[in-house]
Amino acid sequence: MSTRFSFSLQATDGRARSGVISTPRGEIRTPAFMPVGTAATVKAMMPESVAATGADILLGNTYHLMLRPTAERIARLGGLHQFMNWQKPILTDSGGFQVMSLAELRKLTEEGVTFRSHVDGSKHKLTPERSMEIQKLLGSDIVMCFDECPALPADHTRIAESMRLSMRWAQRSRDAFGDRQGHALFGIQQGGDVEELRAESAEALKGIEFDGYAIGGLAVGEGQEIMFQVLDYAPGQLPVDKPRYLMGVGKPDDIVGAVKRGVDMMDCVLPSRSGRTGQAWTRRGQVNLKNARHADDPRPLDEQCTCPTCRHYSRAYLHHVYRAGEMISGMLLTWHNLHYFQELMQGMRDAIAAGRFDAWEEDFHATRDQGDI
Ligand SMILES: CNc1nc2c(CC[C@H]3O[C@@H](OC)[C@@H]4OC(C)(C)O[C@@H]43)c3nc(N)[nH]c(=O)c3cc2[nH]1
Ligand SMILES: [Zn+2]
Repeated sequence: MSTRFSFSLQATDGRARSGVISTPRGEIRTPAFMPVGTAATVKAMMPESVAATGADILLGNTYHLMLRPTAERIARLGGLHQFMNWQKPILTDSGGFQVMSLAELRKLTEEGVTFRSHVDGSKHKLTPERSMEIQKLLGSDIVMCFDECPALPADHTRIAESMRLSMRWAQRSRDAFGDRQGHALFGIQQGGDVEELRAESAEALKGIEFDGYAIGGLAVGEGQEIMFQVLDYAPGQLPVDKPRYLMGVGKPDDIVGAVKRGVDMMDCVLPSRSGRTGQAWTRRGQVNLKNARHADDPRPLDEQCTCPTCRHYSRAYLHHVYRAGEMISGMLLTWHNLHYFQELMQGMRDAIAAGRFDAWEEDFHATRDQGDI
């Protein structure tokens, strides 16, 4: 087992690339999709089921876990891997994004952010130093810098000031992270949809030096067209030999477009969240199990899918248990959705390695009927 963190690029096809991130807790095949385990659980899934879908790494979160059950309690209990029974790599987000989107009575200063918990109203403070301390207590393998992510649309001045604050916080995160062998610290590029601000952010982060680089500040309401416009230049502004992580993305066609433009890692709540609302994602598009037309349909969600849901259950059953509000509905649809997202990633990894990404992408778009199927 390697004692260090390293990234090896194995193949490129256009701007798309495939590789392997080695960590002391195991390898991460890229391009990678990371299921979201916000409160120390991938909702509706046992950890062994998450592993069975093909996930090499999952996400935890500073904001949620510092409020409940607290990072100190998780540390006393052996750390997040032990606590949630997941022995593979864990990446934790630094909390800034969630404070701005979830907490109440937030106050942002140069020092950090003070806020009241959305759980019980208690007062808290997050700074780069405290975020590093929390992620160390959790024991996460990949730590994210503490940053500020402005909502789009925003004016040039707001985006510039926010990015420069995040770069000062990136330096403080690096200084507080220290020299943790085998653990990685990722910088987060900001700069909204302004190319020269993105370039300034990338130069600042390269000057500090990180084990990987996230593209932050996207998937915040700008829409796919603007996101792809930014992804036409942002990955290339970052070091070619380090992993590039696009935060919070996305729908299957967002993911394919991001991999095509050089992204190596992504996370999104979509497959798990939509699994709990009766929505299934398949190679032929979305299926809404609420729809009464499934009531007598004996076919599986997807005839070609090898997941347990598609192997053993009919659409009629999935429709019934959703309508009846049974817990197994969220379990079966989440499992299928996570399996499908991982199958998408495996398809792209294989296609890039074989130099046929364009053909694979063409088939991906051709197979997808629009709307409900
Ligand atoms: C959905 N769009 C989106 N998410 C973003 C994130 C958070 C990503 C985290 O939020 C959750 O996804 C909503 C995921 O579950 C947990 C575990 C909470 O962590 C993941 C970001 N995080 C930081 N630090 N900086 C950013 O600029 C940023 C931009 C994002 N855009
Ligand atoms: Zn399936």
